Amino acid sequence: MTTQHSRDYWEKLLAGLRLEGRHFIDGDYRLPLSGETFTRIRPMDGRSGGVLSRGNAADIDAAVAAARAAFASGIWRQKEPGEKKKIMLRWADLIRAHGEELALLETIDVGKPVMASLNVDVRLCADGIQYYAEMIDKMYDEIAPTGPKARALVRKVPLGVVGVITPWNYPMIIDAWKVGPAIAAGNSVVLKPAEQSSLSALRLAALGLEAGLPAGVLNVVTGYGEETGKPLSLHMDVDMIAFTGSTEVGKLIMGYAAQSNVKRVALELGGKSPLVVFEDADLDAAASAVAWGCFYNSGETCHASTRLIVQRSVQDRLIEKIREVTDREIALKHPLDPSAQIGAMIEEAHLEKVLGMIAAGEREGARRVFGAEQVLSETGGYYVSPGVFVDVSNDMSLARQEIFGPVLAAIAFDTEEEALRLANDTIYGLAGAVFTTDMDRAHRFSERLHAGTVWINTYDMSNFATPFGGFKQSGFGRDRSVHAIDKYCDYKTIWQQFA
Ligand SMILES: NC(=O)c1ccc[n+]([C@@H]2O[C@H](COP(=O)([O-])OP(=O)(O)OC[C@H]3O[C@@H](n4cnc5c(N)ncnc54)[C@H](O)[C@@H]3O)[C@@H](O)[C@H]2O)c1
Repeated sequence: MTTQHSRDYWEKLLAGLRLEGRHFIDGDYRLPLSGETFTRIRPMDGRSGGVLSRGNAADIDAAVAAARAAFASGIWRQKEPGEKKKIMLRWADLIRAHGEELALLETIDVGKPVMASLNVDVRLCADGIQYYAEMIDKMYDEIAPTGPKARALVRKVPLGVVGVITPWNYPMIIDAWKVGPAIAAGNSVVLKPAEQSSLSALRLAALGLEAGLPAGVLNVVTGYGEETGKPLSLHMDVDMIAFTGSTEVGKLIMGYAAQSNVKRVALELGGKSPLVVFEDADLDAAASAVAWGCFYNSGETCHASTRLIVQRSVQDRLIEKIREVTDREIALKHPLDPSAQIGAMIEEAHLEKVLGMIAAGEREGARRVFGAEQVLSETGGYYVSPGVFVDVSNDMSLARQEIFGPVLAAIAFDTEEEALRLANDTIYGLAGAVFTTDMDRAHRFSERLHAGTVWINTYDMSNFATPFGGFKQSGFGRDRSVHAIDKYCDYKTIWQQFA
């Protein structure tokens, strides 16, 4: 159980925090070769959240060279598996030991409640590194079936240099989902965090070095997508890009890979996930799942349950219950307040975008039941209250576009076929859920829902054993689980003929 510190405690910790803004390359902090920096504005109050290096192609070249040298030397990939495992386990322990500091860094950048950063983001980051550490000495090569005159060894080998590009909504967790398996498989990594959320990535890399990761195995270059992510994706000496972010940028990255060296890509992209509620469902359970599924992290979640597809006969009752759960449980407060359940939106431009999408939805005829309004805080910062719209049809922008804010669009249906058609009528396929007490229908429906994860009578359950990723334009390749490590490996066949 984590200690519930007061806001005053977190304010003091924040005041004493030294924010590192240099790149982390070859085991050391490096000033940007570009000579340029940028200031991160903290979403919690609109004040400076640190000065960071504004990387460019030269910084990426330096990081890729360091990663390649570390890989070529074999200093990491050829280490005894038990030794590698110990180092990564130590890394996970260091992340836990520095939990409060890391939580604060995540909150400075993202504006999420510091208690959520600590209890969810830091915990899952450390658990992710540990999960892949524990796989290291449990991976075997294979012998393929052949005739008696030969033997074919099928080896799983690391790719070399992996570029990892991550978004700002769950920075530490997503870094661990990618960097963990990539490094456990023996690769070197160049991590390019989102320009909004670089602080935790820089600290994670330094803790990795402290745990014993050799210099050059994990490098971090900060900066904007066009100036750092693009040259990383186009780099001729990078073997793979593991990307999480928007579908729009994911498509660009596929193009860069094709234009350059046909590097492998894995893409975890956007979502517009349906949560379907039939009239026989437990409406209290459904209301809680909808509210938390859609509003957690201020709706800045790729698999947020943003489309409520609800049987018309129970729509009004369910919406009322969602309002009650939201009022009772989902407290929007300053992120350093330990009782906050949701905090600030990532930045002013995103706040404006979300408010613009809400206004467009109203112009198209959606009716606001409650919330979805800017909340002005005396400390400044960018806040939007959780809100619900009804009278939404599935062709309206509120139902089609990823808003990435705490905005629920409710769409009514009459028959099971109609519910299924509405649920699947989206370019995305990341997640979905069905609420019903008819288990035949639950299984029939979940089989036909076209999404990488489907929940029955719950939302957002997960653990490391379960693969996470999407169908359709939500991407391909899976994070988490033992399968994730495969995408950071190649197969190499070695034949031997016997006399
Ligand atoms: N499927 C998942 O697992 C998952 C998880 C979290 C977030 N997401 C998605 O991420 C998006 C929100 O994050 P975001 O706003 O940071 O996404 P984004 O696509 O704008 O940026 C993601 C990363 O790509 C970089 N980037 C931007 N332009 C680039 C370019 N031209 N070349 C290379 N890199 C470039 C950014 O700097 C950032 O590091 C949402 O669409 C959300 O659904 C998906």
